[in-house]
Amino acid sequence: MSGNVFIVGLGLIGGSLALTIKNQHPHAKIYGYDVKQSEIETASALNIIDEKVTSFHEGAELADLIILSTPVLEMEKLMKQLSSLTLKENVIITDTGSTKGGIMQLASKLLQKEVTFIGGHPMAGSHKAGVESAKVHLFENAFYVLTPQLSTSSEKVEELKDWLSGANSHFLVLDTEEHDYITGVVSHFPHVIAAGLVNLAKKNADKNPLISLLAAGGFRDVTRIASSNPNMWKDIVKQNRLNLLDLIEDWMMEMRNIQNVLAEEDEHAIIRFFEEAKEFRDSLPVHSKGAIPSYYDLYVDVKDVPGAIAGITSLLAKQSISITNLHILESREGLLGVLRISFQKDEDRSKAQVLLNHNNFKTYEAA
Ligand SMILES: NC(=O)c1ccc[n+]([C@@H]2O[C@H](COP(=O)([O-])OP(=O)(O)OC[C@H]3O[C@@H](n4cnc5c(N)ncnc54)[C@H](O)[C@@H]3O)[C@@H](O)[C@H]2O)c1
Ligand SMILES: O=C(O)C(=O)C[C@]1(C(=O)O)C=C[C@@H](O)C=C1
Repeated sequence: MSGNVFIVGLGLIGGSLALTIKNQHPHAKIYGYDVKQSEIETASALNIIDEKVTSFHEGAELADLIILSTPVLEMEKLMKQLSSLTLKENVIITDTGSTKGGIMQLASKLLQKEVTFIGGHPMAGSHKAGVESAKVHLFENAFYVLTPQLSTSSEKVEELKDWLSGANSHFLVLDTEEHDYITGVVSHFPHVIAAGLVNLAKKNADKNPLISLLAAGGFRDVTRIASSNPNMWKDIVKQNRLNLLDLIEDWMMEMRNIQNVLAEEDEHAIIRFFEEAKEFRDSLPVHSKGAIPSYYDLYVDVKDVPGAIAGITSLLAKQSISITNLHILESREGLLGVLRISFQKDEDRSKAQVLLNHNNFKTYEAA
């Protein structure tokens, strides 16, 4: 397909969609805008967008396809602005927001009848933010939910699917409320629990620093998503607040139940609690990709001594193992620090792990 695609919000998701669209439709022209000039410059330097625009208005008025990919409450402000602009007659507007209720309500109230708005939600992502983390394969094999309005023609839905076909996702049309309920259960509430678990560990770690040191595989597996962008999640939980309040009630009942059986030392009930969870978890369909993070992180314990990090990077460089990012997660005097090294490929991470273990570094993988 050819035409002008305007991406608003050049972060992880907007950047990844820009890459998939360009890959599939090389004749399309990708315009990009972000409130942060640095993200526009990075997107342009990485050839993720073809053209920068200086305002939301400028990009919106020349676009055949507009993709809103900012945090969800920002999108609602943008929708209000869209209603006062002169848009192209056949433009399709979509979004990538993790919640659909608010934006679909605005779409039906604000937009003129000629303008097509189809809600969208690619159900894959990462705890990483920003355009430099964008990946062309991020959405591969993942579900991509669409929430068209009742008045939207099936031709327009097909046209949007064509634009997004390079994502190689499975499209699923859902009703808005159903979408917000389901994602509340399987995505939004788990993020609340992950953050709660980490906050609980932090309170205990203030009393005993060994807690951070010993936080092992299980803790890291269930809390990776607690490293997600707080601003984005503030918007999501505010938007899906009613579903989340119900889920918190259910969760408290679940915890009350395990509290009672533990207090009573009821072995059968304790086994049942774990068995039920294991059975359902083991029965979940396995996604070959998409649900798996497209980033390969390795965590390495490092001593708080000068040159420790340089020692690690030069070991990797000598073996020509490329890294994409380095982040010091914790460094306290007298204690081990944790270095997170990100790799483009799982294979590189595995090679690095073998090499570092061989050189007496303690390493662990994230989920
Ligand atoms: N991260 C995920 O795993 C994931 C997955 C699917 C959907 N989503 C949804 O996609 C959207 C984008 O998420 P992301 O992970 O790419 O976030 P991100 O933080 O990586 O990127 C968001 C970008 O939007 C920009 N922005 C904020 N307000 C703006 C405005 N008013 N105008 C223009 N730009 C603005 C920010 O500067 C930032 O660069 C969110 O609505 C999120 O709920 C996220
Ligand atoms: O993999 C992650 O880090 C994610 O949190 C991705 C995730 C999810 O909860 O699965 C997060 C929010 C999106 O709306 C869709 C996907």
